[in-house]
Amino acid sequence: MTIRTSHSTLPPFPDDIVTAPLVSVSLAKLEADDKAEEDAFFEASKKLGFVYLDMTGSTRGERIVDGAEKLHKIQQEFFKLPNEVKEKYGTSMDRFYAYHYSVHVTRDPNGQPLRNEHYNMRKDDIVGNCERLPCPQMILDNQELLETYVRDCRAVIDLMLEDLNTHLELPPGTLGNLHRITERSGDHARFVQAPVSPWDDKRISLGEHTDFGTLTILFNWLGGLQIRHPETNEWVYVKPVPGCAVVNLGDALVKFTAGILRSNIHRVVPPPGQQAGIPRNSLVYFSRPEDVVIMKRLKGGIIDAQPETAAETEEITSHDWIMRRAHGDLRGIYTAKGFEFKFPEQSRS
Ligand SMILES: O=C(O)CCC(=O)C(=O)O
Ligand SMILES: [Fe+2]
Repeated sequence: MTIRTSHSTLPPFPDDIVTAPLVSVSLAKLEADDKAEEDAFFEASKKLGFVYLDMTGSTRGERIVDGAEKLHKIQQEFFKLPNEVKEKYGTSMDRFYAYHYSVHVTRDPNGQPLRNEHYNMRKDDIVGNCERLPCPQMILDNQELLETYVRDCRAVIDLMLEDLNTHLELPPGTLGNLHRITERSGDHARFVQAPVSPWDDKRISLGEHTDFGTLTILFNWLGGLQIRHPETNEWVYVKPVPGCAVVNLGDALVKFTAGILRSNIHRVVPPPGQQAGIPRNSLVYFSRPEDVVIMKRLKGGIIDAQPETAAETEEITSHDWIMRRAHGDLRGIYTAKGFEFKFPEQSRS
């Protein structure tokens, strides 16, 4: 069955540009414990750290795609709110789980600078693990949709963690027990909007990053996401595929596995071809280890055969690691060479 999405209402992604070699992994097959599919997911997690997760044929997957379509419309309404309303939920409320923006040199027809914007919504607020931060009424009005979406994304993440756990030959539940939905963590859902903007080398280069959590589930509708190809080192576009999420691994999994798994560098550039000229949204679910988890290599399974590295012996909790990566003194990216400090002046995921 093909899932109906709004991609077809937008100009097509060009068919003459180089795209990233993401394999497609079927959620329905992972749910059915299909060995070949689990193997394909593990191989891609080592080699590229990015896959398409094909949601078709899975009840949960199709509900996620449907939820993403609804949340896409809601985020467009959210970003239309007056700036002063959005700013009420800005960083003066919470440093991270808040509305963030940076301004462009380009201006809208009213002379206002265009904004790159995102809004982080804490999973613990959405599933009721803590007292909720203030948020716009439109978010409260869509609580049921958001909660279903978050719980479904988390269930998919749990399944993928279980498959990685098996392939890493770790004791059953090792990764899952570091990511229980009932416990406080840095997990969050993010609305993102980028205005129409010309190619800007400096801004683009500042945006290069690796995700620093565990697994990310991403929906986008226009091209613009690029990954650095691990073999050629070229930047290549990830084509949005209707009915599929893009799933990528973050630095936490690299740390836990002493480098067996890969967190690939990526960035967002203006949409290509006929898609240029349209503001671009994405909807991201970031998963992260529970706040109290110590960020270091795990013991057991095939991880024990990985060479010891002198670097990064510091013991730091997931909570502090995330805050330092987001705001503090650990800005950087993971590459084949290890952690590289980068972008001191920049605020990103
Ligand atoms: O917008 C996208 O397609 C990717 C966004 C991303 O990489 C992020 O928010 O970490
Ligand atoms: Fe990212």
